[in-house]
Amino acid sequence: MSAQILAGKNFAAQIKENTKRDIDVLKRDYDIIPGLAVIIVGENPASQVYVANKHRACAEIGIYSEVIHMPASIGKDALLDKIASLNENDKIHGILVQLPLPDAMKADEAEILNAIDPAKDVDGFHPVNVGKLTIGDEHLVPCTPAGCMKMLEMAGIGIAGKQAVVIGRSNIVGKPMFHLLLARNATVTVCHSRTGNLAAIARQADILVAAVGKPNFVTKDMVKPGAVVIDVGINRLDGKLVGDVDFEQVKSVAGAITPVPGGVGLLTIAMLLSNTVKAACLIHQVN
Ligand SMILES: Nc1nc(=O)c2c([nH]1)NC[C@@H]1CN(c3ccc(C(=O)N[C@@H](CCC(=O)O)C(=O)O)cc3)C=[N+]21
Repeated sequence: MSAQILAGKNFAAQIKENTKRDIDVLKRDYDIIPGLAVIIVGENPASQVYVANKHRACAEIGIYSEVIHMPASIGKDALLDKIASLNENDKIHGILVQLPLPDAMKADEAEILNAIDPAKDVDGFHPVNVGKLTIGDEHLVPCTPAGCMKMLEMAGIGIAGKQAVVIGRSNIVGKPMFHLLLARNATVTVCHSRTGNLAAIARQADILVAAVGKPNFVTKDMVKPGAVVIDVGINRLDGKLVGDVDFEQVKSVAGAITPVPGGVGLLTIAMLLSNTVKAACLIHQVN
């Protein structure tokens, strides 16, 4: 028996189609064009590819988008000024600062994310939106975890009453994933680098989410037969893109599994588009 492969392409296409329909209504009935600004600092090649993909996805469905490229040598103050002007810009409903920031600016990350107007925070990284998520207000949810939840929902995979295990506790994936699964009545365990007996805990999962950033970390022995395995990892190994799950091994045990590439990564961008439209609706008090 082999696992059902949860291909991101079809799910992402569906989300984009729904989002485009909302955009068309906003334009036709309210004369509003949703706008996204993506700030990229420095020359990280992977970031440049992601940002170009986001820009293209916006154009495809009718979101106005601006890419603001700043040199790595830019000071924190210049970046904060740029964010302040985007906060005031009526054409812009979503603001995203691509991570990781250059090393020289890493210490300022919290201050920079804090400077984004929470109403325009389409990454869901601002402390106000993080706090809202913890109390069940899911207005602007980080795109990757939101994409994982959307995929489970669209695939008809039930969550309530299930054992869910999240491997990884980052602010952008692991922690929001915990809150989202808990809000849908899963029993959620979060594992991390200091967890003892991680394999035994992972093996209890009906839904296993791997977000550790270590290539092929999840092996067959860590997966309960029939489990749903969601691979959030994006790692480069020998020039190839691989996830956190040893796909070839695990697909023979799992009930369903997301591939890398071609899995939840594709939903990340789709959810960014959806968040931008949500932000535009809220800012203009539509719906
Ligand atoms: N402020 C901020 N927000 C982010 O959401 C953000 C970020 N910074 N920094 C980097 C990570 C990573 N990320 C991905 C987006 C799309 C794919 C994606 O489309 N993946 C495809 C193709 C990947 C490829 O071929 O390179 C796939 O998995 O099939 C992956 C990863 C967003 N991130």
